[in-house]
Amino acid sequence: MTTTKLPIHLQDSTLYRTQSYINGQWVAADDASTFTVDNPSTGAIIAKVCNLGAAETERAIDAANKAQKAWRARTGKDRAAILRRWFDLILANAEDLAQIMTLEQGKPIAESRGEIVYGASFVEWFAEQAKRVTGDIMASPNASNRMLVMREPIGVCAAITPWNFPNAMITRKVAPALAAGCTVVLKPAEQTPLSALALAELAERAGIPAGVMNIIAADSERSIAVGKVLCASPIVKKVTFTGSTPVGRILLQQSAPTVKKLSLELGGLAPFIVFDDADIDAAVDGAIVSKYRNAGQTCVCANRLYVHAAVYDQFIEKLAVKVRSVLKVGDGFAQAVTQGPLIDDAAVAKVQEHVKDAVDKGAKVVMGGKAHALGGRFYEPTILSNVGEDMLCMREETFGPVAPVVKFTDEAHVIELANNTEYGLASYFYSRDVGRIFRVAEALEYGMVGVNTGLISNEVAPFGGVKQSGLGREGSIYGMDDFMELKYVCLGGI
Ligand SMILES: O=CCCCC(=O)O
Repeated sequence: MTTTKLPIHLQDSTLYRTQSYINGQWVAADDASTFTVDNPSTGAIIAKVCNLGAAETERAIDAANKAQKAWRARTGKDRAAILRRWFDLILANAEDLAQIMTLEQGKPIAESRGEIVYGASFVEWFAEQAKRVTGDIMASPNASNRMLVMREPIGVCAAITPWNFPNAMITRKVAPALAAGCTVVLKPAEQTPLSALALAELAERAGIPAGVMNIIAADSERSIAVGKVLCASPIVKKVTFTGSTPVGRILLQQSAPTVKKLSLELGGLAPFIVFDDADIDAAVDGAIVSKYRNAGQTCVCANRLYVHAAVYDQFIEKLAVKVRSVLKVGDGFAQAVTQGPLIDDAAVAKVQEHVKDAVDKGAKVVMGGKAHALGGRFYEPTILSNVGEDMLCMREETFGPVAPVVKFTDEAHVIELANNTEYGLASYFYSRDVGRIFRVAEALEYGMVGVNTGLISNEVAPFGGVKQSGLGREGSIYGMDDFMELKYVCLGGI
């Protein structure tokens, strides 16, 4: 361990890891270099983390490859028991994991506690699913043949995870991979490596064997080199990534020469539609959960709010009242804070650019619209009215606490507007008309549709997008499919 005095009090300070984890060993970078991780609330440096690169990544792949044979040979029941121990340890250390998350990511401590439970739910779910891998016997068209289909682990997997959910996006990828019998090399986001390394410490304690789960932490520059090695390696059979659509496209390109399987959870531009027959109070509550969760830094956050003209003024008024009463901006550790800082200065600049562009094009600031008086990376919860389709906030993910509200009058037209994007991750609408509910849910070109709810994620749900929002599904009974191959066996001469 390279830690000295920790910036927070943990019940178990050994969870505060700054070295990477390869083949069951905690390791520094070959050149002994480190990178700094800061607290987005204060800008203070909270850790110097070992900065690994291409050579260390090759060794991690090699370790994962060597561990693969024995891990896949174990029974699903055996793997399930180990994953279950990991789940129990995550919950037993939930408070420390939440503290580490708020420190490096900035989200309010209540949200971090929620994410630890959410992240653990994937480990529990896939521990259960590990025992339920099945195959098929097909009716053969040839009387003397018998046809079997088996499911087998795909092999060594690379997982590249984002900073906005530093725990749950790891467990949603690693748990199904391990359950399926795959081994993993994980590269967490450079902004939030501490949550990943703490999870690895618990995985080691749970008895996950050396080489089965490896973690490479790296700064932004070396992360590019690490990503290239993972994509180029012929040993790595699959890459699973959550992040932006542009980076997803690069990973697809880099993986083409070795024809890898990819799961991509990419960007979104979620429409949130409120029809005139909706329960407006419920829609306001749903909008707050969907829009301001994690300060708007979530791929499934409502990005564009479309509200029917008949309820537009009422909705905006109620939304503003509620936002004022429930959202308190501040340091994630401070009492009653419900909105933390944005992750970095670039995130603040993007939000400012989107708001300025909207205002320049005629949007009206109902509330917020500027940096918070606390300064730093804090931004005021913002509502914009009089918004038009030509504004940046309607075309690109803002990834911040900005709710642009557009007026509409016609169902078919609002569906057309909602679908008029390359993205297709999450969408939401509020209505009490059962005919409309089916019509609109079927018409929306999205992988996920929330009807009369702003929160759709859990371990049972197939999470994923269509169009340029990604490939594959995570969580759910389908979540292990992406980590397995089908093998067809034909028995002749029967
Ligand atoms: O940015 C994407 C994170 C997904 C959060 C969720 O699972 O709801």
